[in-house]
Amino acid sequence: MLKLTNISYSYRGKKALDQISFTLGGENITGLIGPDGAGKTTLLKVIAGLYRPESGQISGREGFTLGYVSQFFGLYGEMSVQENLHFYGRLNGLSYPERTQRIAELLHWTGLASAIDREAGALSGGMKQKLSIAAAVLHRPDLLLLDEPTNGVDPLSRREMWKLLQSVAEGGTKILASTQYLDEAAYCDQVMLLHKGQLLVADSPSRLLEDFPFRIWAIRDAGRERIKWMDKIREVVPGCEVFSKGRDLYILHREEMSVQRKINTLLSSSRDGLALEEVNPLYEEVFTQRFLEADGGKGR
Ligand SMILES: Nc1ncnc2c1ncn2[C@@H]1O[C@H](COP(=O)(O)OP(=O)(O)OP(=O)(O)O)[C@@H](O)[C@H]1O
Repeated sequence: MLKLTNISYSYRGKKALDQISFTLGGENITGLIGPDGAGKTTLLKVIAGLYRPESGQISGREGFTLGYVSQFFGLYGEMSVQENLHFYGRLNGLSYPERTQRIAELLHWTGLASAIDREAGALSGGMKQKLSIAAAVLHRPDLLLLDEPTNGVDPLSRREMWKLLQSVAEGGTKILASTQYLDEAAYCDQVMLLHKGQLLVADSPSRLLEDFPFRIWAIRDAGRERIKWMDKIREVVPGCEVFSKGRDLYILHREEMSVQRKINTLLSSSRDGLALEEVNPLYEEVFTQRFLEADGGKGR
């Protein structure tokens, strides 16, 4: 277990991490979720030991092994997939037979077996990322740190990437992966929400959904009059939040029955044939709400 206590870090006087405390190593997959500039990269670098925190402690480092995959491709572009893996295996002190066995296993997990002789620099973005992961877990570290492994990856490959991370976790390596895609919480056992250098919450994703204090309603296909409806709803339900996604309108409110009744009355007064339905919150809404609250305001 790695225990961080009150970790802070600044770049030339500007705080990037502010009193972060948590313990890593209990959960299989932890997602470090936050918008651009939240401090994810900085936190991963502090945990990896690349940056020295200006204050706070990290305990449990002794005998605890790490792997780290940065946002940038750090392997040798002119060497083949296989050569890269043997090279990193040697660096990590694995004997030739150990390397050969482990590399075969990782090639299978990553689906890179058909590319063993290809130059690493010529692989697709997704394959490079998988090769970086394979190289980082050759020595079976206790914890693998990944900095936005799905950044810029298409949705289908993103799912594949998380499947790969799940196999890595099943192999005994815990994962801490950062992401700015809020929906990727679904792949994690634990989620840490980072916002402007502060850890807002660390909990299981299902609990974060359950604890969401708002109820959400949708009006499907609200048509061209969306803006008019948004204003009218705000008028009849003071304190609600209304926003549109595509052609649909969403309404958030802490309270239930009276909201539903008021909006239904409003909708029935028009001939647009619009209907109100309650929907389950998505991670996107739950986390956005947390970020907005942390900013001290509401309003989307
Ligand atoms: N080398 C640097 N010098 C000065 N400020 C920096 C430096 N690196 C990061 N910062 C600032 O520190 C804060 C946290 O940055 P960090 O890169 O850790 O965030 P992030 O959540 O990883 O975002 P991103 O998704 O953009 O990488 C940001 O305000 C950023 O502008």
